[in-house]
Amino acid sequence: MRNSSRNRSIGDATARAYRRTGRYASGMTPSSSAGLRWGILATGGIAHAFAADLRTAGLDLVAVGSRRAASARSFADEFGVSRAHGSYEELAADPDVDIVYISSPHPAHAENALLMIAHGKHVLVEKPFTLNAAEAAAVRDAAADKGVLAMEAMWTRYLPHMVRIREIVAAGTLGEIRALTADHTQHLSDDPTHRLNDLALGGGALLDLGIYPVSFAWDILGAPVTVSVSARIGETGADTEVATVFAHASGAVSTSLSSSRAAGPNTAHIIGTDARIDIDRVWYSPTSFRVTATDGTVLEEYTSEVQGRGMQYQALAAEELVAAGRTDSGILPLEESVAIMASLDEMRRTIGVHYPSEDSNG
Ligand SMILES: NC(=O)C1=CN([C@@H]2O[C@H](COP(=O)(O)OP(=O)(O)OC[C@H]3O[C@@H](n4cnc5c(N)ncnc54)[C@H](OP(=O)(O)O)[C@@H]3O)[C@@H](O)[C@H]2O)C=CC1
Ligand SMILES: O=C1OC[C@@H](O)[C@H](O)[C@H]1O
Repeated sequence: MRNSSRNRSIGDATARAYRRTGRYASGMTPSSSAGLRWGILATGGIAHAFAADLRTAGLDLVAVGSRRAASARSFADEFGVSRAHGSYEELAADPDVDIVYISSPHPAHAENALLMIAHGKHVLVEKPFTLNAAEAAAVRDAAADKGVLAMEAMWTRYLPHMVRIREIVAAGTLGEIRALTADHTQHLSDDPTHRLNDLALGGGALLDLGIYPVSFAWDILGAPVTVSVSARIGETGADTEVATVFAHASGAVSTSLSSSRAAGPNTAHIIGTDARIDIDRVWYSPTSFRVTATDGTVLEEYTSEVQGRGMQYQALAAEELVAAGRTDSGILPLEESVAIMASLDEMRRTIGVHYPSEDSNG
């Protein structure tokens, strides 16, 4: 079982606010904020959701960059953003941007993050952090050289219910954790040109969806010591269903399922010798959970009061980290993002999923 000795100091002020109330207050004000000026790179689906959540949290979104000036303009108009840049390079050169949220498709994450880091900007990079471990290490090293914050936008880890779950686990309420299971299964597009299916855009269920339960297992149980994986490969060569089985150093086992073509329960469960936690659907976004003792007694019922989609919590954590002069998240350290990418690389080798852009660096 993961223990409390691991450095969890990020956002520790934020985490203390959670601890006092079991959740953030509706205002979600971080106890220390750097007052960062945010830029958004790319204007796709998730960029819209993130911009809305930045607004919900009252954070300062000042610029957007797109490959096309018209997209940047329209996004800027929609969210009242003052500066619309018609290229990522222009966004990088904007001296009045402190931190950039990278929301391009996975194969572009490393290149886009490196561009921003080279201009001295902090980066919050969408999941998966990069396409593979080599790219993740390059971003980690560049951020360290420049002394800027680089953080994987695995937003789930920053959500109030996950903060509370880590506290319950650390307190030993579950006894010895023996098993964990979670799924991320959705019926999404079968269009071969959609980024989920196109290998040139990093297509595949594992990197897009499976990364959530995989990262969750690492969060609660630490790095796996053995990894097994099976997959169904779709028409384009991208994985559509993936099942993983991990064994962890404590002796616990964990399983995950991901699918981009079939919608499952999207629940998660942590099972210990004294009690279990059942996280309701959709477990990786703001939701409720119960802690139930082995004899059936309900020890805790947690309900979520998050406003918006919940992506603001990772942004609030970034604000706190920068305010504290930190360049790495204690909730998801860069070293762990790199190690998770390495494990995903190994799983992809096993199931035979290779991305064209890896021909030179992979
Ligand atoms: N945290 C979460 O819940 C979610 C995270 N994600 C992650 O966010 C990233 C983006 O996903 P999503 O927003 O769904 O993707 P979209 O396809 O909706 O948007 C991606 C954007 O990236 C830019 N882009 C840069 N290069 C390319 C390219 N070669 N082809 C297409 N678009 C390109 C475009 O913006 P422009 O034209 O403005 O430059 C485009 O709009 C993924 O890595 C994904 O894993 C996605 C969904 C949910
Ligand atoms: O991160 C994600 O979570 C929600 C999914 O719908 C999306 O494809 C994925 O990128």
